[in-house]
Amino acid sequence: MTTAISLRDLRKTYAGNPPVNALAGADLDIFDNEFFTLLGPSGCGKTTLLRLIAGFEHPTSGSLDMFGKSILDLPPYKRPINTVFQSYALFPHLTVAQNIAFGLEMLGKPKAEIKATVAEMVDLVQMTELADRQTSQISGGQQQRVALARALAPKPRVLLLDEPLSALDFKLRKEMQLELKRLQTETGITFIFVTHDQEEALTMSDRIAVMNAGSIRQIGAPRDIYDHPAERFVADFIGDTNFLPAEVSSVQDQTAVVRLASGQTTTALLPEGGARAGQVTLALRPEHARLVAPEEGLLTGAVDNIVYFGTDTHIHVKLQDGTSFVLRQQNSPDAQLRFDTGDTAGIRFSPDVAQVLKD
Ligand SMILES: Nc1ncnc2c1ncn2[C@@H]1O[C@H](COP(=O)(O)OP(=O)(O)OP(=O)(O)O)[C@@H](O)[C@H]1O
Repeated sequence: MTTAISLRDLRKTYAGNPPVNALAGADLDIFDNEFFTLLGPSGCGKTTLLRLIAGFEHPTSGSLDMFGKSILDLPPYKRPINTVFQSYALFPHLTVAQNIAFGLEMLGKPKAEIKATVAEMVDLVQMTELADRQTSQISGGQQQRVALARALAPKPRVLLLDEPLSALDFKLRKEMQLELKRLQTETGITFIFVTHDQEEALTMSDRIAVMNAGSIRQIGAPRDIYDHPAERFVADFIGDTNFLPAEVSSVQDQTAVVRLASGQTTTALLPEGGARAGQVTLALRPEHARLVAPEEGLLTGAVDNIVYFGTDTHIHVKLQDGTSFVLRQQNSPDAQLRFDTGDTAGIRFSPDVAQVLKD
């Protein structure tokens, strides 16, 4: 796999009193033709990292390579990178086609080439019929498509997208998620997408980097990150998680035999590079556990609350140590819930489903 963007110990400190460590030493390789997402809460440094790659900011230290060569000395316009901003920044008095052509004209491309590229781009984003309409007279979703077409028109090697869907309503957002993924696959351009929306990241990305407080906490495919969060922050930020205290009794390869607070034992997966001993915390997704008779449970407790959500039901169980455990059961005509509020129930989960956290 060819590496498109490579960072080593990349840091950005904004001057001030006190100074802000917006990026505290990031190491990352983003592959060519990858849909890569930077995911994290507000203020974690996602935009700073994107601006460093684009060249709008200069790092305090570290290296930043593109296809094996440093780009630190290149101004933004000389980097084969383009950006789609949250505000689409279209010219309202120009037509869809003129907006798409604008950047190509600035680059001094020949007229015939501009015409052909604009035709190709309006077709790519399915806006051919509206090509001659002013962008002040099209919907928000259509403006988003024009902004994308304009950014893709110069055929950058890498496209940066800073929360481009955040202004759209829920339904349109879902539609555009699929559309963005299609555009990335069709053009083969590396997309680096910034979002704080975990569902958006999980549905679109080939890989995700989860960030917190200026550092990259975990990098992996959506399923890896969701099923095997390495630490409490990642487990908590993405999806719902039960955290269970446990004690490691023995370790073999990537799994550990753990004793739960109930005294029962099971096996759990160890985090990458981390053989753990003694007291640990396990993360377990609500849909990975099921209710069983009390004597069959790895844990037992009293059913506290049952909440119906249409597609699934959430069952809250108060464990013997007083903590709350949530299970999620998918609803179907065959799935019968055999427990009522107040019942004592057992909770079971398969071996190697719980994840031992690093912290
Ligand atoms: N020009 C600047 N000067 C000083 N501090 C800054 C500057 N730009 C960003 N910061 C700070 O750096 C940190 C990271 O900001 P950044 O915009 O990269 O976060 P983010 O993850 O993109 O957040 P959001 O999701 O809210 O856009 C924040 O604490 C922010 O206040």
